[in-house]
Amino acid sequence: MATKQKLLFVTGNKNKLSEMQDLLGDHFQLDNISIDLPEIQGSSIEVAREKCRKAAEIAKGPVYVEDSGLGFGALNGLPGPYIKWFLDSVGIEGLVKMLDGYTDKSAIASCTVAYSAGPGSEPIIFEGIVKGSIVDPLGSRHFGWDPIFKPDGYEDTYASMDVALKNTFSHRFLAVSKLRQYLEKELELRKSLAVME
Ligand SMILES: O=P(O)(O)OP(=O)(O)OP(=O)(O)OC[C@H]1O[C@@H](n2cnc3c(O)ncnc32)[C@H](O)[C@@H]1O
Ligand SMILES: [Mg+2]
Repeated sequence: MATKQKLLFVTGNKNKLSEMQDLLGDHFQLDNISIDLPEIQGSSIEVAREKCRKAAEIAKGPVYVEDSGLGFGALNGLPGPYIKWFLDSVGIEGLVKMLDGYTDKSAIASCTVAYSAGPGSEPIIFEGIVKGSIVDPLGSRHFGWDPIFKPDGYEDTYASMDVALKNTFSHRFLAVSKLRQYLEKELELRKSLAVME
């Protein structure tokens, strides 16, 4: 059997790691450094890019990170990349209450993956978004805001559906599919260059 390409994912979030394992484990041997990297203030892309630069320096080699967000239509996309701090301070019930005065309950779940070939190598960005709405909590509470995000086209929240189903269309699936495509092309290129040498 061919050995799997190694891929280093830096995250302090075990739920992300578990989903990544399901999304990439077939072709890649996913290694993990568990650090809660410092996060700057900025757009999801800026946050992910900076996390990735830092992660590549720490790992001294190829690495990827991701930053996830949940933005409310009624609040022009906020909290977005700051959702973690809102979740930590007001909880999922508090997030639902934030939209009490609004009829617009729309929300966008985003995953911004950043990959760097190593220290000093500019991170490449891959994004995935899923449109949905904010609803009363439904389902298991083990992963972040999953219980209150109902993706468009589904009757369930992320938390009340099987994770195997979430992984077929989620914001993370969409971003990771682009990373996978990129890495597979890069591998092909390296193989063809090796033949030419
Ligand atoms: O170390 P990192 O990778 O940064 O892990 P983190 O937990 O700090 O993650 P983020 O900075 O990306 O913050 C995103 C927040 O949203 C939560 N989250 C991320 N992906 C999610 C998903 O698919 N479903 C529900 N909640 C999610 C996560 O638990 C955080 O509270
Ligand atoms: Mg974080």
